[in-house]
Amino acid sequence: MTTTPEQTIAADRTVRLLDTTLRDGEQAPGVSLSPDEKVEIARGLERAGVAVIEAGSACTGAGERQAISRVTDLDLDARVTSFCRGMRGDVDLALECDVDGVHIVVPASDRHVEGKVGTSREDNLAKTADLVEYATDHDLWVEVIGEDGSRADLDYLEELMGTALDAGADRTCFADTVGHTGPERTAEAVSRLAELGPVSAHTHDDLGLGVANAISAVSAGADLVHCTVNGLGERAGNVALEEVAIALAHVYDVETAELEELYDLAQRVSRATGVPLPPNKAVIGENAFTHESGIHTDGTLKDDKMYEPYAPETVGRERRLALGKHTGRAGVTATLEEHGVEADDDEVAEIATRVTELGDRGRRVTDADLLAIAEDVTGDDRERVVELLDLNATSGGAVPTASIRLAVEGEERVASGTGSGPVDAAVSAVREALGSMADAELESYHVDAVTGGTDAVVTVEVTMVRDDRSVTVARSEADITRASVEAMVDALDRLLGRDTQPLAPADD
Ligand SMILES: CC(=O)SCCNC(=O)CCNC(=O)[C@H](O)C(C)(C)COP(=O)(O)OP(=O)(O)OC[C@H]1O[C@@H](n2cnc3c(N)ncnc32)[C@H](O)[C@@H]1OP(=O)(O)O
Repeated sequence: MTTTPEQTIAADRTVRLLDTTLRDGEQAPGVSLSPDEKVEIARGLERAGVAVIEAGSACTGAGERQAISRVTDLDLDARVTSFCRGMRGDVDLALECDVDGVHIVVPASDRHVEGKVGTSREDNLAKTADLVEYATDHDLWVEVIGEDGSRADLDYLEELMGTALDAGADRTCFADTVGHTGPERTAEAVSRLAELGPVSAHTHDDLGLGVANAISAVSAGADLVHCTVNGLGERAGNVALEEVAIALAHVYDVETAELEELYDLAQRVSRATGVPLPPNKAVIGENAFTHESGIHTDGTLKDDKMYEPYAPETVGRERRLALGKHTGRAGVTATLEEHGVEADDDEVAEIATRVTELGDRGRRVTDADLLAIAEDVTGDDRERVVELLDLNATSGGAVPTASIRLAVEGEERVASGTGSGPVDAAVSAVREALGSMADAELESYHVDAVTGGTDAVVTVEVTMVRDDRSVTVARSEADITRASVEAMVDALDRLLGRDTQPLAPADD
């Protein structure tokens, strides 16, 4: 915690999160979640301790209502809600899903009142009061969101939200629907609404101000922050749950979520939505706790707080050292130690120079690259444990099959396998040939097309883990199956190479 005296959010403030990944997050173009995926994400959100889960928009259709009902059936501690437009029919559809509450979204700016919904300010007030009464009469928890609130006349927004509270709404929400405003106007609007009753904040990231506006809203009195996992959402996205949670915890000492659940949640949402985690994003990005440059690596090895604002374990992650153009001797020494390789000071300096040279050529430097360089520099010629001799894979028939020939400690082994595709089939053949020697977890598998056309060279990068030791290998080939198998076999070779116990035979 880094609080300074002028800060406006006291550590004893109660602030909760409303997650709308299943509603606003799903509105991101191309994203559609099945009922099972919504259930899995809702469970993750519950573990992360969010107060409200907006499970969808019941008005969207029967499939969406089924998905929302599956979430309400979970009987979570979190309140489960549905989005509703300003119409009774939408509230009725939400009631069909047995939700705990609704977000009634009513137009707030003149653009939305007149241009979109085609009504007048007066009519909008009357309709809002009627809808809130209708929803509360049905025992629903009600939040009224003034859509496009940041572009609304603030006097009218205040009148509209006051009307909603007078009619019985539990809370109102200031919505920067198009991510148009900044912290000052957010604070002004929220502080006016907070005078009327409990108020939430709904911010978007079109200007990259999503977190700043959410924090500003909290400092002005908001006690519920709308957000989505990984910042998914319309256009540039909603404010990211993980960013709000860590910012409030780290800067203000205000706890809103089980922080150690955040990375797991991010990965689940990424898998379900097919939206990859950007490498450079706070909390969730691959690079968030990875150090490559020599000065940072050296500093981090001396004191792990040197170049990190908080420990990666806080958000369920681990620190990683990477190799590349900017690597220095400290990083090389640490990585070699991890792999049990000894080198003297001169050798380490030479290895570091060659790693930098490899990086200069635009290459990402993997563990396997480092180990090969180290062998060359130290003259430690290692016998390979496993080597790929031959590979045949077919995907034309009903069942993709592959056969493989490996040299294992000098002996030839042949095996075949089937799988969901040629890569999967070839990997099962490798596992078949190696038996328990292949007992290593495939931690990650990435494919990148190096060139753009159908004749592209692909680079496959795998990370495999055995007995707490991990090795990353990259292989580039025109054939994706060959690149995958070579990378995997090389990784296993590296992992097995350091095993001290005798290698087990294939049929063990
Ligand atoms: C800021 C936000 O995130 S808003 C939420 C966006 N979410 C969604 O759009 C949910 C997914 N949407 C849908 O499934 C569909 O759009 C539906 C089922 C809601 C409506 O479908 P349709 O009836 O075909 O209408 P369509 O999508 O073309 O237009 C939206 C209608 O909602 C009306 N509407 C929009 N906002 C509101 C509001 N706050 N209150 C009342 N009516 C509204 C529009 O005026 C328009 O009505 P009109 O056709 O009478 O002009």
